[in-house]
Amino acid sequence: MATFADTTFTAPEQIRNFCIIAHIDHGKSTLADRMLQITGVVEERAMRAQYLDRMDIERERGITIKAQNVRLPWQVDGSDHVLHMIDTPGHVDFTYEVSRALDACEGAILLVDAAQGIEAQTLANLYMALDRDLHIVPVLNKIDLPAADPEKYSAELANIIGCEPTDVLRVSAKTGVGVKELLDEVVKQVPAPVGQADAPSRAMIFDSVYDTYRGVVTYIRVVDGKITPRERIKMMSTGATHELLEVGIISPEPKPCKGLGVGEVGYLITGVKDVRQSKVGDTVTAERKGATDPLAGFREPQPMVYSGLYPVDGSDYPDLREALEKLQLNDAALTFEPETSAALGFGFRCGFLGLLHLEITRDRLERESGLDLISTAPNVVYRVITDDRKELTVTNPSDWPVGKIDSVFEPVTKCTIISPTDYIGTIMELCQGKRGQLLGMDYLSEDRVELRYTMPLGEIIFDFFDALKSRTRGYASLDYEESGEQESELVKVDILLQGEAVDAFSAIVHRESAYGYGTRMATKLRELIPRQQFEVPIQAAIGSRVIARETIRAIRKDVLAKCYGGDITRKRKLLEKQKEGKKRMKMVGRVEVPQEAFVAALSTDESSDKKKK
Ligand SMILES: Nc1nc2c(ncn2[C@@H]2O[C@H](COP(=O)(O)OP(=O)(O)OP(=O)(O)O)[C@@H](O)[C@H]2O)c(=O)[nH]1
Repeated sequence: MATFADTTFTAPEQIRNFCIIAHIDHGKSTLADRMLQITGVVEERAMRAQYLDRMDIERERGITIKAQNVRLPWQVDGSDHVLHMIDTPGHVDFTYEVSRALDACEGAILLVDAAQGIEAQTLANLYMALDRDLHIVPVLNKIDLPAADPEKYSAELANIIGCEPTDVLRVSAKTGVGVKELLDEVVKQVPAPVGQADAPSRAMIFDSVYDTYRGVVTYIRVVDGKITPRERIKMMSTGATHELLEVGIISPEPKPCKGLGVGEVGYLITGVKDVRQSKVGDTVTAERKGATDPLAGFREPQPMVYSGLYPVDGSDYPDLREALEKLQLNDAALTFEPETSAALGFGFRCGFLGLLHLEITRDRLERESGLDLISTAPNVVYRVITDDRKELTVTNPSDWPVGKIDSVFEPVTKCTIISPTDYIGTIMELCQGKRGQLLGMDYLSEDRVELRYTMPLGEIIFDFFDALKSRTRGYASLDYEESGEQESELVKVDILLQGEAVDAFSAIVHRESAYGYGTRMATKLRELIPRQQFEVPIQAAIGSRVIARETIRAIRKDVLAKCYGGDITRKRKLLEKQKEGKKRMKMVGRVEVPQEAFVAALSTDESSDKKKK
């Protein structure tokens, strides 16, 4: 078995850098595992025990090896090659990171489930790879499945890529069938990297992760020159310099090496403690005699979606801050700043790349730090021009200007939806309801169609994906990318309890949806807020104009009424119990609102879309 002990500076002609792109669950990780096994990087015996159980191993080793990049030895016709397999994050929120990972490769294996065919993320990733001139190796996976239809889907794939159906390789990542041949084809088809060995060093960061024991581990691909340990390096976007503690390759554990040359992929450890100092897309060079021009394409991750996060129990606020700070060490895209809400108390306004990013973050905070959280309705970033020509960036409904507004701009996206043809009607209806505009429609095969829409991001982030899934019984897949901004008729709807606005419920919506949002919230709150000793009007308003109203009727609740004639200790107990309950109430003006009402009112579970069904 070939090994890499001390191997450094492999000649570029021997190197092949590739990634595997696929729709979720089409078998990327399983194929990666099989490659580790077939190339002998992981022993047969260790394979079963360790590599299929990635989470455990990650925990054990304390370093994320989730195939961020793995170096595999492979011989074709008697000559040795080094394959770097680079993993790409799968989801649309992390598109920028996917694109940087693709930039580190010359080729991509496009993996498609032979029982399902092309899905939205298959296409999104394929277009991104084609944009970067990567060589595409089309592969059908799961050919062992009884439901596999390789004939149909090779034709579909060939049609999209513009190759012959016979060029589409067939594998089973599960059984290993066809994987050796696939590796041979990677060597034959994917071009070797090119770069200038004598030039000042330039390497691109395509991923960086925080490791509790070692600090930030930065994954790089060297483009020109070489990176060697014990030299100081410079991050070109900030000019910050760092000492290099270790340079290495991953095969499959991190192994220190003497350096990385042109076309090589590996990792750096500098001892920095925060991934924001080692940003994806940045160029690394040597501090002395370094390069002057960075590689193209560095972009700061920009939050697209904002939401307030509040602890259900106000005393957890310091813990929430600590948990957010900890998460930020490993997530350069997460931003947060303290905010106070009259209704929810102290919390943080957080910025996310997208809704999935929000959900993952919230989930991790709750799971890893044991916090109970309320998140306010997510909103996108609006550009508002007031009547006196001032321009504001609004990331929070409470920052919406009070005076007259000249115009409002909101971000829009280009969406791709792939679905069986049976659902075209219902998808179109849904998209139109969300202010979508049809850009085009193509048939992938007789019974499957691709629909392209432009749609405001603000409409997608609520419950669009859930609505799409439930209307198509889970068959449709969605992908979207940002695509500039458009002017829209947007208004802020306030929800008032007894004439007082509850900031947590304010939302920025399209003028046409304002009435729907207002009535929905008012009805929900009437059901959720218990009756008080006085009448409580619930109103929805745009500025001072009320657009919906509900009323909670008054009651006089005498908890002791039932205890007539009972003994005094029982009465005391009841009063104590009532006092406990009150602690969990939030006072909005004179109205007592149970914490659960906020949680329930802010959840989108009962959105209008679902109610319709
Ligand atoms: N029958 C069969 N099942 C497979 C094959 N390859 C993968 N699977 C199964 O498909 C499911 C998804 O596989 P993964 O490798 O986790 O897919 P993935 O694309 O990495 O998914 P994410 O990591 O969630 O994006 C798993 O249950 C695998 O066991 C195959 O060749 N045949």
